[in-house]
Amino acid sequence: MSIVLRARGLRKEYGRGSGLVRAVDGVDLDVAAGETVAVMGPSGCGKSTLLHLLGGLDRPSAGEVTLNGRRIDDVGERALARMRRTGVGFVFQSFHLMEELTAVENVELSALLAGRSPRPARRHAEQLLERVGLADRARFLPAALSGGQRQRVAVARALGNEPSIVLADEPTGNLDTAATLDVLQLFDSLHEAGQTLVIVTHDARVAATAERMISMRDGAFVDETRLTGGTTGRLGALIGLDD
Ligand SMILES: Nc1ncnc2c1ncn2[C@@H]1O[C@H](COP(=O)(O)OP(=O)(O)OP(=O)(O)O)[C@@H](O)[C@H]1O
Repeated sequence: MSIVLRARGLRKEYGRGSGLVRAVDGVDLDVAAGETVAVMGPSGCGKSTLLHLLGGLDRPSAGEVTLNGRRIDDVGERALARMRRTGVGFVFQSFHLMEELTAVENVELSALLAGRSPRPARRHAEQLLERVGLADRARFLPAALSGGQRQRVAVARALGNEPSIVLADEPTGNLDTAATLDVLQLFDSLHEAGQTLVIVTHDARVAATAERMISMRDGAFVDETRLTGGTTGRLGALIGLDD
């Protein structure tokens, strides 16, 4: 079993003295190639901080993060940025699309930044938009798209650099039920295609669509469940979920 992402003794502290916050407090994690892992916990338990550490968007106070066998916590800024651009795809709650770029340009940018030349980058971006069901919206600006469509563009963008791992931070947090199901189905299809995926969410129903669900409290992992029965069946159980 090859491990794509590994964390050991991961900690992140903010502030000091009586204001000290241990946002992430000693996390160990192995994510195997092709696995979908959900980390679930209440607001403020440290999920976003953890995801930022795992993707090299932030530096830990202590501990190690390894992506494809290479440490990312102790490399210089430029090397870290390169690893992010080429190895990690991010999906955020609030989409973070470039508003002045069209859907296809948003996706293309990620491929360009990873080193593809312009023509292949555009072709790849168009294929990805087709994969997320938005080929007919390729030339739309984000403002002309629904929340669910924007998040699907964001997923396509996350795949633009053909990342080793996709890290999703509360990806359905701004979506209604129908769009939530769309995005979860999309993640399921990525999983079927072998994509490694980590999703953090406060929503137990969303977490329950993963193969492995880890519960987080006060910066630490407190429980882990391996879920069986196939994601499609679990997604089916979500149909009819209330907002
Ligand atoms: N830059 C910061 N400076 C100080 N404290 C911070 C900072 N970022 C996060 N924290 C604190 O760290 C803790 C964990 O925050 P984090 O955003 O990771 O939680 P979360 O589980 O993602 O919450 P939510 O679901 O509400 O987004 C919180 O107590 C938060 O206030």
